[in-house]
Amino acid sequence: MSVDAAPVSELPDPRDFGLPVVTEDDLPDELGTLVARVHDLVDAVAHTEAGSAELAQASATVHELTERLNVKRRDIGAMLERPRSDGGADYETLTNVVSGRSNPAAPPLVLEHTDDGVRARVTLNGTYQGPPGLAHGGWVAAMLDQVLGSASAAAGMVGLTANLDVNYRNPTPLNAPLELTARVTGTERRKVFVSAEIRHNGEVTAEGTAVMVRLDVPG
Ligand SMILES: CCCCCCCCCCCCCC(=O)SCCNC(=O)CCNC(=O)[C@H](O)C(C)(C)COP(=O)(O)OP(=O)(O)OC[C@H]1O[C@@H](n2cnc3c(N)ncnc32)[C@H](O)[C@@H]1OP(=O)(O)O
Repeated sequence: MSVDAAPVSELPDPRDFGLPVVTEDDLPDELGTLVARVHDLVDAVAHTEAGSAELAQASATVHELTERLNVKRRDIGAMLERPRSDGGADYETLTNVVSGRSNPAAPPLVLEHTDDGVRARVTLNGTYQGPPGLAHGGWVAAMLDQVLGSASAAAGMVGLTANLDVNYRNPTPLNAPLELTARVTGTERRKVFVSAEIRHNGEVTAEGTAVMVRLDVPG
């Protein structure tokens, strides 16, 4: 495989794609608390055995909250800019469904850069259930897709997934710590080849490879 799409040192600036950018200072601590509480709320709703009076009251309360929060909505596509230790900036989609800081639907996935790519730690609650007691395969694929994309971005090559292959080696458990790792394995013109795994207790539950196609900055 030829290597003629060398990593660039700077990620493209989302503003060049017309995307709104926010910084961590723009995000009140209370948003993080609300996101965590709504994340727990979804799990509670999915599993509650409360009676009809309690459910009716909860519905009214949630509806009222939804109306209040909808009064001031952020534009779709907002990117969160985070300073890097080398003076550059990292960007992540604020409402990304797998890892977005402001998205209560996202599992609490904590992602960090490693020497050869990225690592993420996450525990999926019962909201992510597919087969009884196990993680849904679509979410397993979604988490792999995310760390594959993040590994490409961490190497300075932001792209879209053109192809994703997933092998489910063992069931991925709920309510148990999972580790995801991903790295770039090669490049060819705009194509970035990446591979990733999910492990529980050191055992691989799923592995994936992807072809990301690097985005060209408009103009
Ligand atoms: C801005 C800062 C943002 C920071 C965010 C960071 C975090 C990001 C984390 C994100 C994580 C979440 C990730 C997500 O959720 S990404 C969301 C899911 N993915 C998409 O929606 C992508 C939809 N597809 C497309 O838009 C286009 O098809 C793309 C852009 C992919 C290519 O269309 P484009 O017109 O641009 O390119 P091209 O056709 O000239 O092809 C170029 C090269 O690619 C090769 N090729 C094409 N297709 C395939 C294929 N299926 N298998 C293998 N190879 C393929 C092709 O042969 C050629 O190779 P070569 O001829 O050079 O050999």
